[in-house]
Amino acid sequence: MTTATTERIAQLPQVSEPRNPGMALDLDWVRGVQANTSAIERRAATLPGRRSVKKDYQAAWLLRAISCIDLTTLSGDDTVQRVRRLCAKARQPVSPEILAALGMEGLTVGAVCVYHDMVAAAVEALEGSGIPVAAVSTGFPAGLSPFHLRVAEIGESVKAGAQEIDIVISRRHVLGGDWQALYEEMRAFREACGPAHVKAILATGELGTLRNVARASLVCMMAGADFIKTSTGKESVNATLPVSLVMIRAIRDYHERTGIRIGYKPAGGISKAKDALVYLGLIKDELGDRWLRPDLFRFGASSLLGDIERQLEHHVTGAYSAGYRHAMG
Ligand SMILES: O=C[C@H](O)COP(=O)(O)O
Repeated sequence: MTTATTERIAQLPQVSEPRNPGMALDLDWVRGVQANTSAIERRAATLPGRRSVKKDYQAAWLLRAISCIDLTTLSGDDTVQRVRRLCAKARQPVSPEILAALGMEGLTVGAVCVYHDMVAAAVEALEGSGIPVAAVSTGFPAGLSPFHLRVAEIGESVKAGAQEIDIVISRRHVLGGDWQALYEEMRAFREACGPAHVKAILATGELGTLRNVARASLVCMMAGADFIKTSTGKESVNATLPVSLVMIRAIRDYHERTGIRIGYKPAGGISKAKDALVYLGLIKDELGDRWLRPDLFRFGASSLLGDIERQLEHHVTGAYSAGYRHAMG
């Protein structure tokens, strides 16, 4: 790959973005939000076939995708050893030989995402790397534990060193149209996070309609979410393109009205390099290049990295390696 291509697409200088301070709940704005489901589904259906980048450009965009991965393990059988292996992978997501052949060095993923009990192990394993640990929180994945415990859980994870907190909202507030309750819940979660950035997981597969997804996105942003995230990965339907269009457009509206940029994290079921490219194309089209950086875009994924690695290896060597060689991530 030419170094110029890598530098332009895959290697990015740091830029800093002000945090979302939130705003008062504007119910007129929330209730005025609509979502034309058939138009959204039609547009989403055109996306996978539309944009296709090739060769060096594809490899550079895949490197960019890696820098935006929240490398995730959220299993009941997680162990400290597994988390350490994941963190080693987070530090060096692609083999040094492949990376050198692509004209790049120092690539890491965006964050490592774990349950609270694994935060300390991840923080220790990532020390000195600059890679943040994200903790799923607030009774993840259902969010049905007592409210004070959900708030306290956030504090515990921040104390243990998590720099990002992925909270789950109460779906019943959305399903009942209780926007005030959703706003207050999100506000409290944001406050409990302190300096840690907060991602609001909407669990869109459980919200019933795209209009609910749009309204819930807006309310969470008004209440101070730094990111909005589709799913826990545990719903029966997780990240989809229609849901992404709705959430991304809510982010665009919020930016147009407030000047504040909110991040986006599709999560759950994204496991193929070609899907990652579709998401990056969608973000580029709807929000622009500024959003294609890890401070404003993440993939929540446990197995996407393995497929991207295989594609990069193929790009460099002309051959595919077996999937088991990329078992982690
Ligand atoms: O937030 C991340 C998701 O839980 C990961 O889901 P996945 O295992 O389907 O990639």
